[in-house]
Amino acid sequence: MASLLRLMPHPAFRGFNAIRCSSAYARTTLRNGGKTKSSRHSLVSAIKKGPARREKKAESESQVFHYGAFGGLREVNDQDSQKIAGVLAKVTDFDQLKILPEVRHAVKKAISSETIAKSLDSSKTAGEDIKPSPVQVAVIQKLSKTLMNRQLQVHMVAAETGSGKTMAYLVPLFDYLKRGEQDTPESWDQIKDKAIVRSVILVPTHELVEQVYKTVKLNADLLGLHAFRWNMDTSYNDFIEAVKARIDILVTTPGKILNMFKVRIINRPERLLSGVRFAVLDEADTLMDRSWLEETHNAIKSFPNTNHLVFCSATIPSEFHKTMDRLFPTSEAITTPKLHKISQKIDFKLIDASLNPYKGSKIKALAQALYAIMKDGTEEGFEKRCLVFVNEKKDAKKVAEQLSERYGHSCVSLTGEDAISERLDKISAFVSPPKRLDEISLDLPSTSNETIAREPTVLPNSNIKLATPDSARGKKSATLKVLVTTDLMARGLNFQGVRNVILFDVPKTSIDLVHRAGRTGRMMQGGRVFMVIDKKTKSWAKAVPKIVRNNKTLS
Ligand SMILES: Nc1ncnc2c1ncn2[C@@H]1O[C@H](COP(=O)(O)OP(=O)(O)OP(=O)(O)O)[C@@H](O)[C@H]1O
Repeated sequence: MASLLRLMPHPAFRGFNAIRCSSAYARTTLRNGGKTKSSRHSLVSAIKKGPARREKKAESESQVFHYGAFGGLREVNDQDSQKIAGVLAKVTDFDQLKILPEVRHAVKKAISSETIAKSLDSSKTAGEDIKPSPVQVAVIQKLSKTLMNRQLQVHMVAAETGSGKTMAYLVPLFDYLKRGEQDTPESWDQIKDKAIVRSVILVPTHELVEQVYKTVKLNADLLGLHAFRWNMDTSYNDFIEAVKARIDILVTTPGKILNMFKVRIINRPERLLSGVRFAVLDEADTLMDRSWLEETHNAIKSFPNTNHLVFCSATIPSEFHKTMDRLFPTSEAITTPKLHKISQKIDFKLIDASLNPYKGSKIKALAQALYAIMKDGTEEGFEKRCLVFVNEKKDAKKVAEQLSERYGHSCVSLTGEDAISERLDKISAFVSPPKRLDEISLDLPSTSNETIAREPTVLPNSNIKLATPDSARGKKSATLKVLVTTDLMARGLNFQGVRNVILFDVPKTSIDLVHRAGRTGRMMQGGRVFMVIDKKTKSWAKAVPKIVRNNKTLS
């Protein structure tokens, strides 16, 4: 902790005269038996503002659900949301945003080849019907106003899970790099053949290095930019060879940046990194939490000439907000109206393991739910995948073993203890789009144990009602792959087309709930989240399905 306390704002970030995130909305809340009381301070200010304001505040407060004893999410600033809603009502097309034509063309093409959104019109040429998502409109519109200004600009971007945040920060980044080449040809001539890195994207895990790099590379090839990823397989020599020909976008982890300074083979790393003008921290709430902060902050400090520093995340935990206020007091927030809400496209259901026939056995309830999902007739013709989240890493292996050995489910477990190559291998079947059953050889699990009811597939005594159409009965069409994992895999990963998530344990905080549920229902696609509850589960957990249905914000 002592070392954390010593962290001060980066010298380059002090005294920069940008607008601060408003703290007027910072509210101290006292939690008492699940109910929230406003602190004296906010009560006094509410009285000062008079009855009309008080009513408005009460109304907006009722839209917020305080999850558990330590929800952890910062309350959303209503004024910011309303301002953004106004922009979103007017801007609906990439053509309305200030982006270089070649960048606009490339990103639309890249999105159309990668997106999971199914509403695309096949009669149109690639990218023609692609529209920007709300966070893309908000970020591109805001950053484009001062994109090429020379002074440091710090932004904190936050929007709901699966809303297209990667492209939201990539579009301004590509635009910045291409404009740099075109606007000042003399300076470009001087650097184009130099060994430099022009921009960096930092992420917390190697899985995310792979995922983000894939998207970056697709666009970079269309734009003639040099992209490079530095992950666990990359040698220092690979990096040296790549940087000789200029790296326009480097995707890596903070640890890899700091390693450059620890080895002799990389000559003057500070010179290579002095060219970094645009830096992005994806999954910033993780990268700036206690366990990462020192490393991340030191990595940022090695980019002393940055013009743009973008912190991007799906949630703004209160702790993260405080850290940003302390280290980057000039940062401006860009958020969307749906921040900290679970997508209404997600069907959120509870499985009560305390009822018969589970009699308090959560594993039995889970096995039955998986069986029901496998046989429910949805995703017909495709291999189904389901993610199961547990709170503790020690439980992941145990749960997966029980599901495979006792109940015959096709299961793998994954935690931070697995080697990185093993982790990448295990998630590959889940992060890629679903396979057609006629394209894979079927090796069906037996699901032979008598504890799993064969028919019907409705979960008894739970509020899950999964239909079993005739077409699904007895057919070989039912396969289900299950990944049992922890919060490690809940951040940022784009599990393409995974329609089912089961929360085997009730998440401890609203932050965990938002991230885990957000692995499905991405980019407004449908998905189902089942949360297993039992006698020990607190009443607030039972309220979550209603909170999702009523579109309430979590705090
Ligand atoms: N404008 C768009 N139209 C349609 N699909 C899009 C668009 N932009 C991005 N996508 C697709 O949406 C999916 C989710 O995008 P992305 O992974 O960037 O979400 P995210 O907001 O970063 O999620 P998370 O919070 O979980 O990190 C991807 O498959 C991506 O290709």
